[in-house]
Amino acid sequence: GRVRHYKFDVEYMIRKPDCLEHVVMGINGKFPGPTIRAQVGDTLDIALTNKLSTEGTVIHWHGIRQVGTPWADGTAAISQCAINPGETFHYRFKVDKAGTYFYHGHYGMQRAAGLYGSLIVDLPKGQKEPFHYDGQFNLLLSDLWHTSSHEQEVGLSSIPFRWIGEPQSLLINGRGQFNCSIAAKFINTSLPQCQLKGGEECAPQILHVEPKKTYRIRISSTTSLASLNLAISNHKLRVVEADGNYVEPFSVDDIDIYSGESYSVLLTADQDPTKNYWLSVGVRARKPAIPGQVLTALTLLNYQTISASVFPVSPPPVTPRWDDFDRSKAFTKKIIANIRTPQPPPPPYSHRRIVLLNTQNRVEGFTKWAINNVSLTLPATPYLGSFEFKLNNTFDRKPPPENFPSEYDIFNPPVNANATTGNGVYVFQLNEVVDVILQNANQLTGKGSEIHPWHLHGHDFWVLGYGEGKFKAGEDEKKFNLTHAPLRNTAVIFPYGWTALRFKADNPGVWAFHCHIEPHLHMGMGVIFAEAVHKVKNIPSQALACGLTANNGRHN
Ligand SMILES: O=C1O[C@H]([C@@H](O)CO)C(O)=C1O
Repeated sequence: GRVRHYKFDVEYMIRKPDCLEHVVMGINGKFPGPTIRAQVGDTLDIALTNKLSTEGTVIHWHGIRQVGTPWADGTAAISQCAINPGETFHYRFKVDKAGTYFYHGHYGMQRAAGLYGSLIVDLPKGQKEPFHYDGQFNLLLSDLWHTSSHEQEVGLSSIPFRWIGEPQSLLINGRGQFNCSIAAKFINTSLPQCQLKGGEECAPQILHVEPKKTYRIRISSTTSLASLNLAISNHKLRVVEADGNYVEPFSVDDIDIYSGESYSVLLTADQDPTKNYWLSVGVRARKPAIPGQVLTALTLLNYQTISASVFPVSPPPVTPRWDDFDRSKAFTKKIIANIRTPQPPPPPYSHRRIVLLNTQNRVEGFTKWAINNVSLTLPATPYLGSFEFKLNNTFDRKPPPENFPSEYDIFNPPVNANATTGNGVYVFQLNEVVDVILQNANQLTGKGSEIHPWHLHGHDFWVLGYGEGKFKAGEDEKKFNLTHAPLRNTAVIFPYGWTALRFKADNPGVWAFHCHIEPHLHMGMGVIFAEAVHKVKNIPSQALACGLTANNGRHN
């Protein structure tokens, strides 16, 4: 593979992503950041310069496993020190698997501020995908608030707690139209942002297709909060890839996509070529801020035989009901490993099981999320450096609980909502096979249970199964899918349900495992896995230039 060099300057910029002016984070003057395109086996060398004037930054390469380079994972306080204003940090790592990925900020709530972009890894020349296509598109989906990420962050860590609410706009490749994305308004309105000519910075990017040809549409979601559904009028979508892994192809009218996930779907332009069609992205899984009004982003599928300005005759696809979770589960359960490409099945057994109860809690009056009653707070010294230099006082060396009390009632608000904060880590031996059972529960007050997409750094995991209610040890594992379990890096837990994952601790490093909803992570919804860290070699000193590791761990 070759080495690809990039220079990334991270800065705040004034832009109009949804046709209204906002401050967003950008890279090299671009929002979203530039798309990185590489081939399997390449080494990416990204010199990231922090051009922010008052805060640190890091970038996480979402879905890249960072085999042998855990210090390049881009997680502040975990794999490295946040990069200070004016400083340049070199991320150097190998991309070893073809697929649709993305990158994003992983410090504070910088992803919510717009620090993200696409990362696409192609097969080496001469190698073929297990499916055919004539062209491709890339859609990076995100959500946007009209309050700044700083304002959101302060609200979340205030008493009384101030929730961020639902987004104001959805963006496709950083473009949306505030308040006119609801189909009826899009068609019949006088709002200027709904009357686009096409050259505006917020104008949707149109997908131009030739009749009869097949296109690969890469779709990834870096939303802060929203669970999304994507559909194109009259056209079937054939799902072929999920999180950089080939899946057994299946055709659907629409796909669900949770924050942290990526898919490739094939679309064949086999419909009436004298018409154009809507591509619609709508919010699911959370109650709309305005009852009955589904927040939507739209663009067009244009048959190049006609002008892109020809208005579609049929209305945009209707996003499935937000709380039709049976439908969501039916889609998610269709995703299984591709049978024709060699993908390792999960090891038939695990050495260890960790059950993680997800609850909304209170810590000293603050509203938090906790895992087995511990809400994650990150230490000042990055974990990787603490292990490297055997520092014992930088974080709590007592590992967090591996289960929760059996009498815990997941169907009701917690009897005692008080949790604690913590920064302990789950420690794994090299090649230990670990099962994680993610257990959902009722929210803090009232009746309800939310969706959480969990993302693992440093690995893909096998999704062994999804179930309803409380996981029943000794019984539910009999239903695990050990033959066609899909490999993924993000998996959702459904309301009041559990999700079972298996992974092999074969990548020495310190890895975050967390809810990919940005405010939830900020509120403590994550855990830290440390794997055979003594095997990690050659950590650049630049990664550890802060806290008690600032002087190569020699401090007095
Ligand atoms: O963490 C959250 O807080 C709010 C709500 O539960 C309290 O305002 C919400 O919808 C979340 O997902």
